Amino acid sequence: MPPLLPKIASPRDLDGMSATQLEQVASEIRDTLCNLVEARSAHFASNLGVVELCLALHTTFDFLHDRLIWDTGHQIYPHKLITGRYDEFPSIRTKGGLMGYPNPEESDYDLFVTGHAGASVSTAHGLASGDLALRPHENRWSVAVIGDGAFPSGVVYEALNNLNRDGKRLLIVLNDNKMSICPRVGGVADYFDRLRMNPMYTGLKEEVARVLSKVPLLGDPTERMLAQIKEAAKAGLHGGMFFEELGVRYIGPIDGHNIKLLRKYLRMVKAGDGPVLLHVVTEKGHGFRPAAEDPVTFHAPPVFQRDTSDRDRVVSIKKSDGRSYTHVASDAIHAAMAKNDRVTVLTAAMCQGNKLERLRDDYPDRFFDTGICEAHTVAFAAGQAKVGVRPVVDIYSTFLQRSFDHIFQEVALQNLPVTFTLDRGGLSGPDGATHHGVFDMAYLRVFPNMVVMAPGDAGDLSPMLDFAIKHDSPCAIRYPKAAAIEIAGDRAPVELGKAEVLREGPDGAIVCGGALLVDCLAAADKLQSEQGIDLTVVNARFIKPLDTKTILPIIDRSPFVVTVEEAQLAGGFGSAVLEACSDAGVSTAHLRRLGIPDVYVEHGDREELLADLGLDSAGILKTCQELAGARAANLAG
Ligand SMILES: Cc1ncc(C[n+]2csc(CCOP(=O)(O)OP(=O)(O)O)c2C)c(N)n1
Ligand SMILES: CC(=O)[C@@H](O)[C@H](O)COP(=O)(O)O
Ligand SMILES: [Mg+2]
Repeated sequence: MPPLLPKIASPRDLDGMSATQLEQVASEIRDTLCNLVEARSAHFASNLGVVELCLALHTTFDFLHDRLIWDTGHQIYPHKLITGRYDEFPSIRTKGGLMGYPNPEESDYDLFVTGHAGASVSTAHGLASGDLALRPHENRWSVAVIGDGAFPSGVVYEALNNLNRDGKRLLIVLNDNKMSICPRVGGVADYFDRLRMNPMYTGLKEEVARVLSKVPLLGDPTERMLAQIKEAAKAGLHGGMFFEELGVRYIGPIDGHNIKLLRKYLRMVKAGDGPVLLHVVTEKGHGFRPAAEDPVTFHAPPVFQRDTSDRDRVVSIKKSDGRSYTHVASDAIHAAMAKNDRVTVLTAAMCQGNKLERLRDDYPDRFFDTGICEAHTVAFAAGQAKVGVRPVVDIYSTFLQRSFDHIFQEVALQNLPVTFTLDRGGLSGPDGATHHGVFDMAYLRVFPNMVVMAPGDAGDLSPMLDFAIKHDSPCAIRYPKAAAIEIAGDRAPVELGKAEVLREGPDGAIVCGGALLVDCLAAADKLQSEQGIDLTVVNARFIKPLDTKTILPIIDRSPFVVTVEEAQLAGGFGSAVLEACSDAGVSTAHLRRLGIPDVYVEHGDREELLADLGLDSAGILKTCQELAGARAANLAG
């Protein structure tokens, strides 16, 4: 059979394909996904699981007219492959290449840049509401595809609460594969399990399908059938009463790998009125045995090789051997839990990413996976802290943004001793703009009572955690997605608001807020060995409270100063230094801030991105050389 997928320039090329041809396209999509992950790490099992759903949606709706939102967006690869991006697909997640998430700049089929879970029902509802207001006769449908892992997000319930207004052309497809990144948890997960027990999906499934297959799809009979389904649901034959009570018609669960069945139900929905929730059951990793058997590893696996004689078998998987900041943080939290039985650890569905499996297994009573519910997690931690527990909230910097108001009200305003460990504080790499954790310094240091730390190297992390757990106010520690490098030599103890001066020189100063310290030291070494320019280098450690006693005199006496941070310049560490100088009347005309400018940084390797921004050792060196040169020119002039 000649391949079909390379020729699909748009979903309209799927129209008129036979069931066998669509199955062939599905198989070619899976093969393309496997080929990709043999070259580089990328989201995998979630994409394998939605192939049939993607084909069924695109052959039922026209998403240049109708609207489609893939919640989170990590499962968008099949959609990209059939919406004109097949040729560019191998570039996905590389700098300058396709984004690993929806991107309206790439295609009119992508509506929002997303990467955070849970907002799809709200945005789809907004699209439906806007279309209803502006172009009511065009009858456009808005479709949100949302996973069972994302579904517990609080914002989903805020959306459900509002669907009774303007939800007439809204379809929510619940993609239930029993998995978040790890197995999904919580009462909603249990509810979905109960829904799976209903006759439509178990014993009576075939019978129901047989009866439904006899009902014509268009015209009045469809209406009658929908009415029957609704009545049946109310009678308890079908589940979904929770949704029904909110005015959302619940249909399902149905087999999400059966294209024919999916299309039948989608056509049926399209012929009626919304809001509708179609519960689709899929298998994460479907179609590639190793991924289906171990969807946690294969969520975004390291590069692997398939057996050439058995393509459904992995022969080697390249697991990284080095230690990262994440490992160091996980070990430090483990040690804190071992020492103090009041310490708990909280994750919002990122047990695997945060390397918390050992903590979960060793301290099951003090390990809390809340699901993708960051806002709840923080307020919950506040409750624990109020009664004497010492919670460690271990959340990626970017996802903690969801909790901003709870950090303010429930934690900082009450001055409760909650520790925040913010992983991926800095550029997250191939995930790109949605995942770069670059706003945290700005959004945390504004709160009175809050202590904000950024380890200069991996050796700082564990003492910072010890400090935070003993400290009677909220503390945050943010660290990057990077190898755990330790600076050699004697180190000063971590003390509240104390910076560490690592080298002293009269010719200029670098003041670093965070883990780019190693690059600052490398730049300073090179400047001294090659040009005899001798710099002071400061490891600020505390973004707040800033060690003004140490830092301001250095700024005052140095011929030039560079502040360095892997964070947004607006409101970040360098801004904090400028504020302190201004308050103390210290001149800053000779100070340059290095960090992330007022842009959203794209995806790529962290090292590449840092180099582009002048934040690697070569870039820091260059800035220092410029400032030293300018200073020399001024003196000469
Ligand atoms: C707000 C937020 N928190 C955490 C994540 C990390 N994350 C990405 S995908 C995922 C699991 C999503 O599960 P589900 O929606 O069921 O999709 P599946 O991978 O099972 O298809 C998690 C926790 C995120 N993207 N956004
Ligand atoms: C889709 C999503 O949000 C996660 O899968 C994320 O990509 C994980 O990032 P890390 O690979 O840095 O753990
Ligand atoms: Mg899932």
